Amino acid sequence: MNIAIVGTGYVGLVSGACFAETGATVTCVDVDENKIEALKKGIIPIYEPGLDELVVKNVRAGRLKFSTCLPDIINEQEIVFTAVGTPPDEDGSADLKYVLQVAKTIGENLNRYLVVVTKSTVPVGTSRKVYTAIKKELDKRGVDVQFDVASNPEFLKEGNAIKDFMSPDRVVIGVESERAKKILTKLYKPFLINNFRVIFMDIPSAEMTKYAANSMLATRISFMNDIANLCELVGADVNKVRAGIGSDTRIGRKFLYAGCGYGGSCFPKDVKALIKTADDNGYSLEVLKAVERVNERQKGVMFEKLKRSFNGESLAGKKIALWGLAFKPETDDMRESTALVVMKKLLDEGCIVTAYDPEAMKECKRIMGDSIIYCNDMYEAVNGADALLLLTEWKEFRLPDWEAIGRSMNRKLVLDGRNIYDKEDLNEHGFEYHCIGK
Ligand SMILES: NC(=O)C1=CN([C@@H]2O[C@H](COP(=O)(O)OP(=O)(O)OC[C@H]3O[C@@H](n4cnc5c(N)ncnc54)[C@H](O)[C@@H]3O)[C@@H](O)[C@H]2O)C=CC1
Ligand SMILES: O=C(O)[C@H]1O[C@H](OP(=O)(O)OP(=O)(O)OC[C@H]2O[C@@H](n3ccc(=O)[nH]c3=O)[C@H](O)[C@@H]2O)[C@H](O)[C@@H](O)[C@@H]1O
Repeated sequence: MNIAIVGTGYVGLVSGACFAETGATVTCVDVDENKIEALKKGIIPIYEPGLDELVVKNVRAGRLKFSTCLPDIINEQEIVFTAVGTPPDEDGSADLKYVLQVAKTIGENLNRYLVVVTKSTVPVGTSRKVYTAIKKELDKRGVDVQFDVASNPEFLKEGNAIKDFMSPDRVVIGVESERAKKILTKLYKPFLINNFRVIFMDIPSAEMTKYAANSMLATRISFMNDIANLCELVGADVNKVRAGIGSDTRIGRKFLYAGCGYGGSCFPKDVKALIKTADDNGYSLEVLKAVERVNERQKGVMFEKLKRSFNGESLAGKKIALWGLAFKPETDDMRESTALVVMKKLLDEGCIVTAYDPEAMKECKRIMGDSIIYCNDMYEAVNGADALLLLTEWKEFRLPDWEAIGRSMNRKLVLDGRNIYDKEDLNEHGFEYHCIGK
């Protein structure tokens, strides 16, 4: 089976490598020539565990190829996926210009039947727009070619992307023809032990499912962050509350971790886009609006705690160490990361900021320039520091040498934004310790 994936970002590259694993011949296409040149040389532009090996293996086997020219390869494909970015527009809506650019290119070049699948996260009605854009170009050329559009939103998580893709909880596919359904069933069969995990539906429902899923997950997190803040005020422990409610199978254990706010390229953007879709339709999504507000507030909680630890004293000139910059562990992605908010507040206050992250240092430097001090390891970051703020729960931060840290810090103060440390343990080592929700 020949398939092309247009947009070789996170999703495009992971899907391309995973589809190639099944024996399909996959061409990943991107307009970014540097990225494609690098990929051809085996240089992977993102950090994702297991991705390098998978890409190199499938390139060597001749099943994974890279191109900058969709027109050159389009008529060799059975399926073309669009996995380009859909960044937020100024008003919060999803910007569809890249998706519609790809549709236009398809219409300008298509000469045989094709299934055009949107994998990017797009609002309800986008597949219709894709259909219209392709048809318009075909009509201009006076070409009568059959094609189908379909929606196949992606649910993978960064840091666990290969596993999520290879063994998904479910695959959601919106179709409007039996022909497209048959082709997509064949494509996904190798990933699924039982077919029940492919959920076929109409296209608008598939498009909405993606936003509803991310919004539900974001809602759980903001809900738990709200509860955590209340726990602090009334003397309860959010970790115990989480265990207490998560054991109810109707609630479930996952995505109930309170912390210093959610980030990433998707939750913030998708929550905003769904709110905008609703507003455009004359309906106000009150729950989601609160989810967003709570998250914005939560991103400021670490700074507030720091201020309180210094009894409102000015933080100017204080040296503050940050452990973790990425929006979550196992990624170098800093989009909408809480660290960005914290760094800005600390710099505005006149602090000296030192930082260490196992993978996101380069990305941080690209965004923040030389406004902060980049350290070679976690211990260098805390040297002479007046406080340590843990913002991303990388595994290597879990069991540090507190004795050594205590000796090198100026003040033994730890603020844990992900609740990974034990208060008693830290207190025994002579640290003042604050976390979220207890
Ligand atoms: N990053 C993630 O974990 C997930 C992302 N998604 C969704 O998937 C979509 C893609 O996300 P990412 O992979 O993170 O995007 P990204 O921003 O990392 O990559 C997008 C790529 O598309 C390329 N591109 C733009 N216009 C193009 C065109 N006309 N032709 C060819 N290539 C073009 C860009 O050069 C870029 O390399 C978004 O809609 C996102 O919401 C869905 C699930 C997970
Ligand atoms: O649409 C997308 O792009 C993806 O968005 C999320 O995946 P991702 O953003 O990679 O990361 P998550 O693991 O969901 O974490 C998002 C944020 O929520 C935070 N989080 C997560 C879980 C939790 O219990 N508490 C919490 O604060 C994380 O620290 C992180 O900042 C979804 O989990 C994926 O299913 C979806 O495909």
